[in-house]
Amino acid sequence: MAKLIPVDPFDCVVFGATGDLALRKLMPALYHRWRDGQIPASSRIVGAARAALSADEYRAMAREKYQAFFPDDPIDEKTWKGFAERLAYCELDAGDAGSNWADLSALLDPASGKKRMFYFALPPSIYGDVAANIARAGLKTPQTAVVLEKPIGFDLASARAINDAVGRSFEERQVFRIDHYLGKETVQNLLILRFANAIFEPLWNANVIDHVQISVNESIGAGGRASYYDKSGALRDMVQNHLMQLLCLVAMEPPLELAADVVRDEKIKVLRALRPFTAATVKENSVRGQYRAGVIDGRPAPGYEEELGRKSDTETFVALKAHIDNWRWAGVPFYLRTGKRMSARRSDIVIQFKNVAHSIVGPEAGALHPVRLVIRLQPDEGVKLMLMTKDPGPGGMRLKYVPLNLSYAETFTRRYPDAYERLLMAVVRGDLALFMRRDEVEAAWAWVDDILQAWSDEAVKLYPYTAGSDGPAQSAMLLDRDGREWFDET
Ligand SMILES: NC(=O)C1=CN([C@@H]2O[C@H](COP(=O)(O)OP(=O)(O)OC[C@H]3O[C@@H](n4cnc5c(N)ncnc54)[C@H](OP(=O)(O)O)[C@@H]3O)[C@@H](O)[C@H]2O)C=CC1
Ligand SMILES: O=C1O[C@H](COP(=O)(O)O)[C@@H](O)[C@H](O)[C@H]1O
Repeated sequence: MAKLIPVDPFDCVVFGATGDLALRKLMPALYHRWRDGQIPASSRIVGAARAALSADEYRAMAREKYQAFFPDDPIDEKTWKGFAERLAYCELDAGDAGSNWADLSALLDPASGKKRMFYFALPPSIYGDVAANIARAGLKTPQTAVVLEKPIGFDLASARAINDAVGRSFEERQVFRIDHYLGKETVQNLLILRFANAIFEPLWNANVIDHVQISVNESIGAGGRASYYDKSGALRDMVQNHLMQLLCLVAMEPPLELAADVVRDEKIKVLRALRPFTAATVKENSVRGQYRAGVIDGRPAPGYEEELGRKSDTETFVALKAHIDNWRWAGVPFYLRTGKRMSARRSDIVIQFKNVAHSIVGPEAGALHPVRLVIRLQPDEGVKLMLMTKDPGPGGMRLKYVPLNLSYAETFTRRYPDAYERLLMAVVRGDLALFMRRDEVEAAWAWVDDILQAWSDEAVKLYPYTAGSDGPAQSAMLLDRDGREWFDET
């Protein structure tokens, strides 16, 4: 067992405790940290929502959902009992100042020095009111953190309004804006890979790199979240946050250290250097798609409009060709792609290097491929360096393209915390490095707003794709026009 980073005892309130996020991700994450012995015994966890439930009913709900979401991870009775003893429930309308705030207060430790975390697993439209209500109810201490889920807003204006509203009650150092991709093991490893290995940094620039691909493909559809998703679409739901954060980590300058503002200062420079999309450039550099009925893993999958129950112009797929206008990345395209109901759940960052300037072997030796560094975020986490080698044997100088392969499953056998487990503990430690600062969120929205505006001005088409495919054909064409192709190897 790896050494655990100790955390101080804390009180954690999860608003929206009966919702999907709380029951599928947050309660299991807290249970896992308890099971691993990282949560001190004097900590308290309070689920809060409007439903009238007793604490026992809520514990039963959390347990039942845990079993449903983790069928291969049977609950250990003694461990669950210890966790459940720390878990309480408060019936509360968090958006209403007149609600049962006194009841919530009674469930919290009055010691003002204890860490306090309020997690907003709520509709973002009420974040400002909830923050004000916490303060008004006297629950804010200097040790308090508020954790805001994405999406922070719907566009730049609404993001600013939310940030302003929360900022009236809490200082920026107390606001933890979650992007759960920043908590993923392989995403964090990207920093170590880049900055703890001397071989990469000298090559990490436009002199040697041909292009970068960032793909986050999902096999699930919008499903039960279709009514939320339809107001959002793939650009707002995935690109504005997860893909842009990944892009920042790939493209930023080396930070001096991993201190929060040092890393965030480097990320914001990347966001500000992103070339804006305009009406003149948007058609050539972006693709919108929406899935139609198809087959995934041998099973029929409905189309998006069937799931939603009505016609829709919302994109469930987006591909973009982006440019970072700075010295390091001049002329290097960053191709971003994300979609639902794709052929497989697969997220990769691919750094494709330029091909050799001259081949020392003739065409009979086989195709000469460029070196690729492939960082697989999920599933099958790993890092592959795809290289040319000589195919061994009597066939003379035959070329073979093979991976140097670091598979997490084979190399690291112990279970490691998932993104939410890691991020929740980072909140308790007060480590903001893995959370988005206000200016980052707003800079990302400013870039996305330009794309949305250009899509609307130019009436950019929505191309259909079959569920279980790799997106619309236009996505392949986006790269094909540049003599490139998506890396879609499993
Ligand atoms: N689900 C996911 O995988 C992800 C979700 N998110 C974000 O997390 C947030 C929650 O999402 P999700 O759990 O899916 O949403 P759900 O609709 O499943 O749950 C929302 C929760 O909020 C509660 N709620 C709504 N209004 C209030 C209120 N005024 N006061 C107190 N509680 C309230 C609801 O319970 P009740 O009505 O009983 O009060 C319910 O518990 C959203 O911002 C979403 O965008 C972000 C990333 C992933
Ligand atoms: O934030 C979101 O992320 C999920 C994908 O997360 P992952 O960790 O399973 O890759 C996505 O399905 C959802 O639409 C989006 O809101």
